[in-house]
Amino acid sequence: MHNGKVYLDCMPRQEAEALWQNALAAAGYFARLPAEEIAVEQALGRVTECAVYAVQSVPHYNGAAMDGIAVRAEDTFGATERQPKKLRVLPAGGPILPGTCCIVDTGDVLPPGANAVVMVEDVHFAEDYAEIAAAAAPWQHVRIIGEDIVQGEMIVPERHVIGPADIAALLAAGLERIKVIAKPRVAIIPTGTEIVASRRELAPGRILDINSPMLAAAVASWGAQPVRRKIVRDDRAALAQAVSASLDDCDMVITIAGTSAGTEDYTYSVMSELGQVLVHGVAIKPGKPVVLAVCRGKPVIGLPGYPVSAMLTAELFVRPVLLARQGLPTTPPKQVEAKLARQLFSTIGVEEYVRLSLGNVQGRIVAAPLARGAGLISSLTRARGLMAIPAESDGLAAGTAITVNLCCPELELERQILAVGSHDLALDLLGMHLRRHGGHILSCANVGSMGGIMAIRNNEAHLAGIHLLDDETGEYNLPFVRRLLAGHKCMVVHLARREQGLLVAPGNPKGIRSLADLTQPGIMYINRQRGSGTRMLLDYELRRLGIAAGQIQGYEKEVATHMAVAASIAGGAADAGLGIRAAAQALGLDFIPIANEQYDLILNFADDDERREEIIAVLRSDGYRREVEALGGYDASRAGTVLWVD
Ligand SMILES: Nc1nc2c(c(=O)[nH]1)N[C@H]1C(S)=C(S)[C@@H](COP(=O)(O)OP(=O)(O)OC[C@H]3O[C@@H](n4cnc5c(N)ncnc54)[C@H](O)[C@@H]3O)O[C@H]1N2
Ligand code: MOO
Repeated sequence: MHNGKVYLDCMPRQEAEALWQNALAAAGYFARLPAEEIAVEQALGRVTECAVYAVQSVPHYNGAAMDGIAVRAEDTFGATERQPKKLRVLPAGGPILPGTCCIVDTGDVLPPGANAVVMVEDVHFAEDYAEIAAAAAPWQHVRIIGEDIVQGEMIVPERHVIGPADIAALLAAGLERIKVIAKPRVAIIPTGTEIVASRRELAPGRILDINSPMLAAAVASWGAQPVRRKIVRDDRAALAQAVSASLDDCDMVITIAGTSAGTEDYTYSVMSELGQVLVHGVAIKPGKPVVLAVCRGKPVIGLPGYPVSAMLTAELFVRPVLLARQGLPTTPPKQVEAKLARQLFSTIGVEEYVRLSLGNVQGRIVAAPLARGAGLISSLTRARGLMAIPAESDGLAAGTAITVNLCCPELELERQILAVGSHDLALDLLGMHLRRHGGHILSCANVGSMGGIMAIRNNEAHLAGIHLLDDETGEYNLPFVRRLLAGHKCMVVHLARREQGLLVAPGNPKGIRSLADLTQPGIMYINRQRGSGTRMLLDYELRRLGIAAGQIQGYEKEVATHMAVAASIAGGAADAGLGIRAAAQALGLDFIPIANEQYDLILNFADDDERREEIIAVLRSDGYRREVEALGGYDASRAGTVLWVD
C-alpha cells in the first residue's frame, strides 16, 4: 500500500532554507543558547558564551627580562667605557640601596629599590663589585606588572572559537574555568531494513551504514555533539518512537533515508505527526527528497539515503543551523575561478551540484567534473571543488568560466597534478611517490588514451597516460602525438612496457585460449570504452584475425578501467575481457597474454615547472620501477626516458 504522498513539490533551495530557519527562529531556537562551564584546558574549539576578562594582570609582578644585575638606573647615569660605574654586589633578593646591585636571572622578581636590569654581557665583575660601562635607562629589561594584560581587560570576546593561544592567555590571566555554549546534541537515526551496522552482516541486498559515521563526523566538525542511534527498520511506529525519544534529549534530529516516495518511506508522515513539515522536496540534485521539519521547537531533518545526497543536504541545511545555534556566522567557502574541462548537461529547474578535480595547467585553473551518481562516495573523497549549475541552465559548454567552491580552505592548487587519459595501476603508485617526495597530489580521471591526448591539447590536464597502437606503422603512441599535438609544448616520457591479455575467471572454467575463442557460444565479453588504448588494441587484433565485432557477445558492454573489467569477471557478469596482467593479479584472475604494449606519459607543464622534474625523477628511481614491476606484467626498466619534446 502506498503512504499517500506520491510526488514531491520542488522548492528552490534558498526558499526552503529561509522557510526552515525562520520557523526555527520563531520557535526561539537561536535565542537562549544553553551554556556550560568547562576547564580552560579542555576548551579548544569551543565557543565562548560571553566575553572573558582577566582576573589578574600579566605579568603579575615586576620581573627581570634578562639575565644580569638589578640596579637603580640613576646609579648608572654617566657611566662610560673610560669611567665605568662600580656597584657593590649584594646577596640575591636586595633590597637595592644607592650604589649597590644584585644578580638576577630572567623571570626573577625585581628586588625592592631596583628599577632596571643590565645584561650580564655588559657587566665586568671584579671582587665584590660589578662595573658597567654604559648608563641603564629606567625600566630597561624589566617586565612590568600588566605589561601584557591588565586585570579587567578583555581576553576573548563573546562567541569566539577558542584556539591554542587563547587557552594560554586565559590561564595566564587567572581563569581556570570558562562558560562556553553547550555543544548542540544531534541525534543521527539511520533507517532501512536493508541497512546493517557491521561488515560481518553484509550480504547481497544488505547495505553497510556508512552515512551515520560520515554525518557524525560532519556534525562534530561543525561544533556539535553527535549522538548515534540504532538502525531503525522500515516500520512507521519504530521510526516515530526513535524520533520522539531523540527529541527528548537532543537539540536536532537527523534521520537517514526513507525520504522519497517509496512504499516504505515514512519520514514525511512521522515528522508531520510529531510537528510541522515545512519542506518536502527541494529543487536540487542530488538531494531532492530532503524533508525539513520543526518538531517541539527543534529542527528535524530527513536526509536522502544515498551518501552523496545525504552529505550535500547536510552541508546545505544542517551546517548553517548548527552554526547559528552556537551563535557563529556561516562563513562562505573560499572560491576560485576556473575553466570547465568538459561539457556538462543539467536539468532546467533544478540546481545541480557537481564535484570537481582542480589544477593549475599552464597558468589557468582547470576544473574537471567527477562522475555524478548520488551513490558514488568516491566522488566525495576525490573532490577538490564543488560547483552549482544554476536552476535556469540546461548545461555548460566545455571551456566555460565557472566559480568553484573549494572543498578545503587550505587546498594548494599548485600542488595538484591532473592526470587524464588511460588508467594504469602504475599511475596510482606514481601518485603515492609524488605525495611522499614533493607533497604533490595526483588526481586521475580515466577517459582513455584519446581523451587524454585531447585534454592535453586543450590544456585541461598536466599528464596523460597513453597506449595507442598505430595501425600503419605498428608503432606505439608517437604517431598520434606527432599528428594531434604538433606545435603544442609538451613532452612524452616512457613509463613501461606491459602485458595485455584476456582476463578470465580463476582456473579458466570456459577454456578460453585466444581472441578467436571469444566467438564461441556461451562466452560473455566485457569491453573497454571507445577511445581507450585497450579497445583500439582489441579492434586491431580482431581485424587482423578477420573477426567481426558482431560475432562477440557483450562487445557493446563498456566499462572505463582495467579494474572495472577485472571486477566484472570476478563478479561473474562476464567471462572474459581484455586488460593488463596487473588487474588480473589484483583480483586473483587467470591471464592469457595477447600483446606487449608500450605505455607512455605525455607531460604538459611549463619548462620551469618543478612538477615535471619531480615526475621524471620518480619514474627514474629504482624504488618506483621495482614497485611497478611487482604489480605483475610490467617492464619498467626504461621508465622516465624522454621520447619526444616539442
Ligand atoms: N518514485 C520516486 N523514487 C525516488 C525518488 C522520487 O522522487 N520518486 N527520489 C529518488 C532520489 S532523488 C533519491 S535521493 C532517493 C532517496 O531515497 P530515500 O531517502 O528514500 O532513501 P532509500 O531509498 O531508503 O535509500 C537510498 C539508497 O541509499 C542507501 N542507504 C540508505 N541509508 C544508508 C546508510 N545509512 N548508509 C549507506 N547507504 C544508505 C539505501 O540502501 C539505498 O541504496 O530516492 C530516489 N527514488
Ligand atoms: O536527488 Mo537524489 O538525491 O538524486 O540522488
